Amino acid sequence: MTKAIVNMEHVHFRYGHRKALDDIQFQIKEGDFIGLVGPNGGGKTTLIKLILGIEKPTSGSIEIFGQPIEKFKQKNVIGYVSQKANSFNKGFPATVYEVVAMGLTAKLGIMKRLTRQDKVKIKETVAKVGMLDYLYDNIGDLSGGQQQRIFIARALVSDPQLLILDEPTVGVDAENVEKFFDLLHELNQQGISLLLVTHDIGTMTHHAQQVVCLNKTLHFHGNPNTFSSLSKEQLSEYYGHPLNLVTHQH
Ligand SMILES: Nc1ncnc2c1ncn2[C@@H]1O[C@H](COP(=O)(O)OP(=O)(O)OP(=O)(O)O)[C@@H](O)[C@H]1O
Repeated sequence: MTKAIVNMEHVHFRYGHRKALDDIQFQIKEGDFIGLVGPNGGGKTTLIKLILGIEKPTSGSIEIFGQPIEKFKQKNVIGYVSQKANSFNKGFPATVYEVVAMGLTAKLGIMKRLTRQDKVKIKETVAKVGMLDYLYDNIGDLSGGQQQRIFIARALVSDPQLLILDEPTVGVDAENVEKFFDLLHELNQQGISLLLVTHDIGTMTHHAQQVVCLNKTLHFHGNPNTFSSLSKEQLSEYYGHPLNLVTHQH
């Protein structure tokens, strides 16, 4: 049986009096490629914060690889690329190599020196995302799409089994969005599970294996084709407002 990387049971979460997540039952299994959609304020970022252990559920339980999240210490198992990653300050004085190295120092501790093996690993990971020609370029000089690849490399360098990406294609042009999804498919083929938050339902239903629709409660978790064929009324009910779904032709 495929192992669950993340298992949420009856998870509730509140910010003060504001209910953000209501009775979530959710699993991410090895090899999954899940697209997470839902309206603004629907709780997507909150769900990610819970999986990363940044917030604790108000009630309910979360297990990572079968262990309660509070006891799970292997932080490198889950890699995260945030929404803000591709709006990097142009003047930030770090090379691609240094930014990716940060992914290892976060795991090893800032005082630990990188070994020769670590240095090889950094280069291999930059090559994996197709950016080896830019290894010693300043991160601020790269395009938004290129920076996004470097932040993925930073998350990948410590060998995560699950990669969470929050709105990774915002500001990336259509051609590069396709290349970006090619990269995600390659990573998924190599056994990395993916949880991708996006507002672009059309692109996501084309690429992900499963769709999860969250608006406080989990309204849908299933096949992208089934999600695409939901009626406008049904989708609007999930979103809590009228929704015009633009599907992409491929
Ligand atoms: N730090 C916070 N303090 C109080 N309320 C918060 C906080 N963060 C989020 N919320 C509220 O929790 C709810 C869920 O927010 P969340 O950011 O998880 O939604 P989201 O689905 O990621 O939204 P978006 O698609 O706009 O990024 C919203 O009502 C939001 O206003």
